[in-house]
Amino acid sequence: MSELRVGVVGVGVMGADHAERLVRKTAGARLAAVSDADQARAEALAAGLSGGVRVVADPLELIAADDVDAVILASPGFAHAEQLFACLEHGKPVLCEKPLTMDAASSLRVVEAEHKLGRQLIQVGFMRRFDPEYAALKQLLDAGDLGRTLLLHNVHRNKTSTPSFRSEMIVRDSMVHEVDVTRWLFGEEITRITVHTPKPTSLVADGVLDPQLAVFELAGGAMADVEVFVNFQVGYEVRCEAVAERGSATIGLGAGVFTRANERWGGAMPADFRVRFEQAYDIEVQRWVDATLRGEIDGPSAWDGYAAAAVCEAGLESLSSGKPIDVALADRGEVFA
Ligand SMILES: NC(=O)c1ccc[n+]([C@@H]2O[C@H](COP(=O)([O-])OP(=O)(O)OC[C@H]3O[C@@H](n4cnc5c(N)ncnc54)[C@H](O)[C@@H]3O)[C@@H](O)[C@H]2O)c1
Ligand SMILES: O[C@H]1[C@H](O)[C@@H](O)[C@H](O)[C@@H](O)[C@H]1O
Repeated sequence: MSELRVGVVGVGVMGADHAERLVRKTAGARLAAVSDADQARAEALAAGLSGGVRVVADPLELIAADDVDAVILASPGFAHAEQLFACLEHGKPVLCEKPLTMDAASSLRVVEAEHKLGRQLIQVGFMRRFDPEYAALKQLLDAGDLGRTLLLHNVHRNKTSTPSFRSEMIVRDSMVHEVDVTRWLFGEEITRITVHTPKPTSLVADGVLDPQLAVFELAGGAMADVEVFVNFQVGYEVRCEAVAERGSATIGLGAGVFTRANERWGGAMPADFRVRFEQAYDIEVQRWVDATLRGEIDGPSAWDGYAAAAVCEAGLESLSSGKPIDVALADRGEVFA
């Protein structure tokens, strides 16, 4: 196979971005078909893209189609489980946007179904692993010159969120990125999570607990904290500082020019994740296409999606009880036995 024919399911904000990426920037791939619960949206997107993109009304029909070799799932999280099982059933490699599924039990069923199949078909859209700044931070920490990493401080701010973005989504849809980068940077599982809810901003609906402050405890004893604030008003900001025995390293201080003058410093801020992580999404999709053409996966696996779901599920329990909650993770050795 020299060209990967990709179908995109869900063409809202993220799916439309990926569809355009496939058409304009990705080598070795062709956007073959799109599908969305809102068919008019899929048709409008296809009409604006060159190359005869087919619109398929039923997402499950797109996944089964003979002219689709691989799938990008950018439907909402609640639709992922059924669509992932369909991808496994039809043997289609899939890049599934986070979250893998809505809870740990259904994510584990996905991991088990893929394992039963005997080959890895699922990659999860934890794109920060492909961001050059995060990759450089990982390389620096792994090199060991700073000694052992002890702490990670994370800040994750969105300019605004939609009115439907409830407290639970701040954990499951936003904080899940810090869950993944923390597991990845340390190379360890998160064993306990506490989600604190400070005074909420008055700029969202009553009852929405925004911002949130979480503490993750890792298997080896290190800790990470994260502030997630999805209605920050100012712009999109993702920062991460790793504190090690002999130094610290910070990423996300701002793309582009930072000025320091007259006792002030500053620069521009991106409006949202598509701008801040454009390079990461480009690299993620290109590496997914290249690996899929080789019959491999080259990124966060279904297990990574499941582990993140298990932490977020404990996080939701902590969000409602205010107490630290131990993460119940299946025994990896037993699952893959
Ligand atoms: N990696 C990232 O940084 C990032 C950024 C944004 C969104 N996401 C993820 O991408 C996914 C989509 O998010 P979004 O912001 O684009 O949402 P969105 O609401 O803008 O788009 C979702 C689209 O899916 C369609 N849809 C709804 N149910 C469907 C179904 N059953 N089958 C097919 N399509 C269906 C909707 O009509 C809509 O067009 C989510 O999983 C989200 O968490 C990831
Ligand atoms: O779905 C989006 C996406 O995952 C972004 O990367 C994150 O910053 C947002 O908080 C979330 O709502």
